[in-house]
Amino acid sequence: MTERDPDVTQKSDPGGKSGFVPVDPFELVVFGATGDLARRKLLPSLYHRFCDGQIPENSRIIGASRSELTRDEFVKMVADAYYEFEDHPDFKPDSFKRFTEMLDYVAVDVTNDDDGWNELAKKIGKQSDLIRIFYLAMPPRLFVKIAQGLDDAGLAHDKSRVVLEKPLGRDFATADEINEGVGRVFDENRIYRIDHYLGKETVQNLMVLRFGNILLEPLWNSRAIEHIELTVAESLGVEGRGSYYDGSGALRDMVQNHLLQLLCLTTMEPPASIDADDLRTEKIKVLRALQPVTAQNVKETTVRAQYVRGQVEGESVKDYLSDVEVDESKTESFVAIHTEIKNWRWAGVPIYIRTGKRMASKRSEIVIQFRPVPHSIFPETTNITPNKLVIRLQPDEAVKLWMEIKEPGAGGLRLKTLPLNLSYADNFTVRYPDAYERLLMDVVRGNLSLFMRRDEVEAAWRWVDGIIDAWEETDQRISLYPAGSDGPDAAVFMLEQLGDRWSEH
Ligand SMILES: NC(=O)C1=CN([C@@H]2O[C@H](COP(=O)(O)OP(=O)(O)OC[C@H]3O[C@@H](n4cnc5c(N)ncnc54)[C@H](OP(=O)(O)O)[C@@H]3O)[C@@H](O)[C@H]2O)C=CC1
Ligand SMILES: O=C1O[C@H](COP(=O)(O)O)[C@@H](O)[C@H](O)[C@H]1O
Repeated sequence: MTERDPDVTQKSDPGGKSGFVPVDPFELVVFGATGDLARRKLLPSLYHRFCDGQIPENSRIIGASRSELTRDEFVKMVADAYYEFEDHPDFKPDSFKRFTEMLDYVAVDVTNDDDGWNELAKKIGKQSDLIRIFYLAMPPRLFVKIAQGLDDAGLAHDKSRVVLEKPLGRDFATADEINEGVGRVFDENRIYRIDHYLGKETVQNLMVLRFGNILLEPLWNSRAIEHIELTVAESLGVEGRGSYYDGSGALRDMVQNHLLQLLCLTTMEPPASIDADDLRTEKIKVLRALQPVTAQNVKETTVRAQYVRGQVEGESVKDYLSDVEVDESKTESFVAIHTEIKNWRWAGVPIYIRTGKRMASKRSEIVIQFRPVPHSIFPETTNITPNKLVIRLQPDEAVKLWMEIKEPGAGGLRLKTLPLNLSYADNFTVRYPDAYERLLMDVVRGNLSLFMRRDEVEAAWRWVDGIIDAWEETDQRISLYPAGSDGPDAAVFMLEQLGDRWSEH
């Protein structure tokens, strides 16, 4: 299987240096254009790329959703969304007007064979030389239906691409159905399975940190590393997505995709290149080597929990059940997992993963805890603090290497732990593009490197399905944690049992 898009006319540019090199003109249909994701992320991202001169003005962006909107109403919705979701010091009315000239809208209920599809067919396809992209920002249960609708309407020619939002299904079986169904219309190398974490600056920096420096690789293994911790904590709650979230939970919403992708980039073998195939081949080896969670080990290796009311950043907030508007639920808004990668590099190194909503603050970071030195020669410090590498993904993007240093003074040799700090804010003044800006332009460029291959998504689901099955089989209890905390005591206890603890802010 080749992972190269045969129509790529521009060099892929994963390094980002030519982030502002114009892409070829394209026509993009955003299914779900009135939805939260499109309004909050996709349409503002396209506008930013347009402002930076990356999108040629003969490109077209067509919104498609159920709502009956005129083109003018859609344009107004995009403008309102921009004001609502973006700080806009650089808002330029003239460029916004030129941007909106590319916009159009079609009302289509994708579950009906109604005029919507014909209307859509009329709006696109006149210029067949344009790159054609269908972005499915819709519930995944509709993906196959849309692919089929596009095929029936003669819109999915062999030069078009489709972008699938996450989560791809809710387990291996549904992901497989989607992959099969969409695969009947689009070849694998035209399917862009998005995980917006891969578009984040600091996530891409992970690869640069690991493979652009000689220092780390000799230490990047079980001989030098004691454990690895991945935390994605959110202070926000379910934010109006209660019905989706309660059917999903933190494991499906965050771990199956974002956290496992972070884990792959942190622990994979050096790929031969950053081309899609090379990268994805290394990532899937990690997923396949993950220790399965079973009914026998699930209690010691996982914690699932829900928030109760509390204070987040000084504000009183409601409990999970009120947020999702149900009386009872076993859906987790927090999950912690202890796992291991069973291969030569990592066997024996505990991997701790945790993510949750309504935690004390927004914080995503990867902590590499190194082993202690084998012996202290300093009589005044017998317990030397082991080195620690903290890769802060958001906010306050930074890489900190905690080292031992001599405390100044004439009285003996006292050690102090201080960080070598590579802070983004201290070193760069440029605006960091939103992850979606990068990924949308990669779709146009035909660069699949930062998108997930079918086998990757399926391997991730197999592992996650194991956890869900084990929870059900053992009826594992849901712990509780106050909103605004670092999660439930059970997660602290899980690590204490192993002689470890979660790193602090
Ligand atoms: N929101 C987010 O932050 C994130 C979302 N995602 C994923 O993106 C996708 C969209 O999420 P989100 O924007 O939050 O969802 P919303 O519920 O906010 O929006 C859903 C969109 O789908 C449209 N739609 C639903 N059913 C139909 C139908 N039968 N025919 C045509 N259009 C339909 C709606 O149109 P209308 O309103 O006109 O009826 C609306 O535009 C999901 O897969 C989600 O998991 C992924 C990461 C983050
Ligand atoms: O995909 C999702 O991600 C967001 C968190 O993304 P971030 O870029 O703000 O870290 C999460 O809130 C949402 O529930 C999930 O669907």
